[in-house]
Amino acid sequence: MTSPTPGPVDRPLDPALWPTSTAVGPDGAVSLGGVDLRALAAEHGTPAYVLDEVDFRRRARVFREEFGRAFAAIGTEVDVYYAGKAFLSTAVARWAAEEGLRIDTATGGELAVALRAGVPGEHIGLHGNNKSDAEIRRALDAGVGRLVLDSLPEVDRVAAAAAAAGVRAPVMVRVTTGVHAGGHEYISTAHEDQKFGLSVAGGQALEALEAVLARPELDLVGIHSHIGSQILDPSGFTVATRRILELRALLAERTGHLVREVDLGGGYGIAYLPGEVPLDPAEVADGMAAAVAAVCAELGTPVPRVSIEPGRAVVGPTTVTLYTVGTVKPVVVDGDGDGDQQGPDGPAEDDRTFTRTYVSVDGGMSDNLRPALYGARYSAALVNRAGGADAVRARVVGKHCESGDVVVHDVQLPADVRAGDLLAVPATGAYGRSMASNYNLVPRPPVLAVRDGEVRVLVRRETEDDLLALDMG
Ligand SMILES: Cc1ncc(COP(=O)(O)O)c(C=O)c1O
Ligand SMILES: N[C@@H](CCCC[NH3+])C(=O)O
Repeated sequence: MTSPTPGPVDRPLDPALWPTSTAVGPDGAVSLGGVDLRALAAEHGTPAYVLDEVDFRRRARVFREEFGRAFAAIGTEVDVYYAGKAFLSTAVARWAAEEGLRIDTATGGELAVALRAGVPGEHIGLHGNNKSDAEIRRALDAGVGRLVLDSLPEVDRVAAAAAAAGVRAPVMVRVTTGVHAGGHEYISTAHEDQKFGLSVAGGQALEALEAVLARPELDLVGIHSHIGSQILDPSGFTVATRRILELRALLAERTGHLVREVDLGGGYGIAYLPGEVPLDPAEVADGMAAAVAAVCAELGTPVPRVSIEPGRAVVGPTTVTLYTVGTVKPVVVDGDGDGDQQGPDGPAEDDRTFTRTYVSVDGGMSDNLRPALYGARYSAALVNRAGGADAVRARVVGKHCESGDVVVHDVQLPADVRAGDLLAVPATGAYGRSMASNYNLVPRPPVLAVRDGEVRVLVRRETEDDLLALDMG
């Protein structure tokens, strides 16, 4: 049996992945926001999402300032809507609002949290490909700044709801530009085979825009495009920008109505693994502004007001999930799956047998669904002590009854990792708690904000009583 030489332990902590306040003490223990994670775990238990408030505010500000700067340079203004689907609580909505952001919601639940936070209705947008009548009514009652229409029937439904409420509903029309982005890839297609938006190439987008203009109960605020998520190659934004500005010009030519705003969506990618390079908001802002200016000049149309909807890039890197290690199990892996038979050319010809150390933690796919759902990769580090210098090739797994319940697929951890240690997985702020479940009746972890040495509970830990309270016998 051969054992691949383990690489170095995955420390020091890559600043692209960890919250800005991350610090390693002389004893190797890690603190966030001035809070020693050992003390936090002792007081609040694990698993827990630990969110760096100052980092969240900073990232929100960076989007507002960099996009504001880039679009001011082309003579227009930009509104940044924080996409609450990534993670929303009343405190987070308030922080976003205090940093000058608005809030993008996708359901009645997200809308309720934004309103409870005191965000003014006109600073909230509501999305959804299947909004209920109650959601539409609630959005109108709250005076939201925009409802983003996602289908032709919704034009009539929102118009009827606005008439009933005695208001004029501000609406955008979400269009699909044929650009589908995510990760490094994007493809241009004439026809989008997915549930969101109305096709530009297929003509439904124009049809919906004209239908909106024909309804006096609707105020057409703008055209919306969201091309995907976790985008690391910004070229898709440029293509989408051109297509929606062309659609805007075409609508103006046919109806005389020049739409005043375009929303270029969210999707800004972050780093999950050491060495990954996140999208730089300043660079994307400059690229988008240049594209808007160039296409508008070419089309002879004035530059519109612009909005964007970042979620992941604002909250993702601000948070780590803190776990306690339980069972540690070395497993001999027959890498080539041949039952460890010798090849024809002698021993070890294709022998990749090695030992993988399965490190079980007290959470898993119920607090981070992304590895199981998307094959997403994360990293992890020991945070209660430095650990020995020797490394093992580890896989961090959860406590659920699924072999796909993997938290971190492949990471070098200190060989002396043991039960009772604390492990932290960085970059879990987006789509972690917001997609968490009660699978295996596991209560969902709390979200704890750290700042200036203080811990504040944003979302409390669920209890077994919470779960039992739902069970009506
Ligand atoms: C319409 C819309 N806006 C904004 C977002 C936020 O995306 P991200 O978190 O990737 O920035 C999404 C999700 O992808 C979305 O569907
Ligand atoms: N939930 C996804 C992204 C979906 C974005 C919402 N439109 C993720 O974790 O990456």
